[in-house]
Amino acid sequence: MTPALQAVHLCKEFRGFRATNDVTLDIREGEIHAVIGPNGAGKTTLFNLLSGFLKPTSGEVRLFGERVDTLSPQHLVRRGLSRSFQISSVFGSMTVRDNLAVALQAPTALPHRFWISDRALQRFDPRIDEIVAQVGLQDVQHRLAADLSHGEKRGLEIGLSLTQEPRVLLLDEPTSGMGSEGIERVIALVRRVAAGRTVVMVEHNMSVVAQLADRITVLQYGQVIASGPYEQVRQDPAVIAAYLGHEEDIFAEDGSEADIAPGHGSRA
Ligand SMILES: Nc1ncnc2c1ncn2[C@@H]1O[C@H](COP(=O)(O)OP(=O)(O)OP(=O)(O)O)[C@@H](O)[C@H]1O
Repeated sequence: MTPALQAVHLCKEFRGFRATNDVTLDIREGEIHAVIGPNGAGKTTLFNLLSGFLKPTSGEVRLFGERVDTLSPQHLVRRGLSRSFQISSVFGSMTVRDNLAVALQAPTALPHRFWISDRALQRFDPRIDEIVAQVGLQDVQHRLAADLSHGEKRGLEIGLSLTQEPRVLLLDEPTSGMGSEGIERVIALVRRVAAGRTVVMVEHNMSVVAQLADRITVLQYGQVIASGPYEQVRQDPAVIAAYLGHEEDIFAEDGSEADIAPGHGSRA
């Protein structure tokens, strides 16, 4: 089967420095795929390349078999790939529902105005109901976004991405900055939104990765050093060496000390 998303010999240089170095990677349709690696390994750069925010120095990105690395992020959204950012794109002074309504009306013929009539926006109500349920925000759907908890806000950000009906959803550190309650909430949320679509996520919390990811790709110095299911990757000598000094914590059996962000030291 054609992979949902592919990197093919992907390279990105910044003034001669290869942040992404010959990355070849297949994301299978319908899977949750985690990209992990020590700080500075090139995860964000790879995400920027996959989502059209950076153009590769060489190599290709393919979405459902078609080359897309020449397309803008907006064009990629239209092809079915969306990215949810850590940085909030939420309007704090609007309710959860109104945030979703604005996002839903954006690609339609309705004029881009904040004084759109309630009647015009009502047509989005059924879809808003669905998204609110998917991201678990029923109880706070009439609350101002500014008053949401950290975890609820993350839910709304992912909900905003869902308004674009992505077939492939890229999540950038979905649990960052969260306590255990928020993390549990996001794990459940990612499971729900992954139903019927492909999810790729950068995630530092290994316990989250273990619970969610069907497969994992490990980056170091811009290169793929391992790829496969969690149990296989956690025993890979190259991966253990990449996280040297941290391995017991990173791949803790009970996930108790699994939140890691080790530095990678200097390049050999
Ligand atoms: N615009 C840029 N110009 C120059 N160097 C860059 C640029 N963006 C990233 N880099 C370098 O590329 C390398 C990979 O960075 P990147 O942010 O992709 O890593 P990362 O794995 O996401 O790190 P972290 O876990 O700390 O977020 C780093 O050495 C970084 O300094």
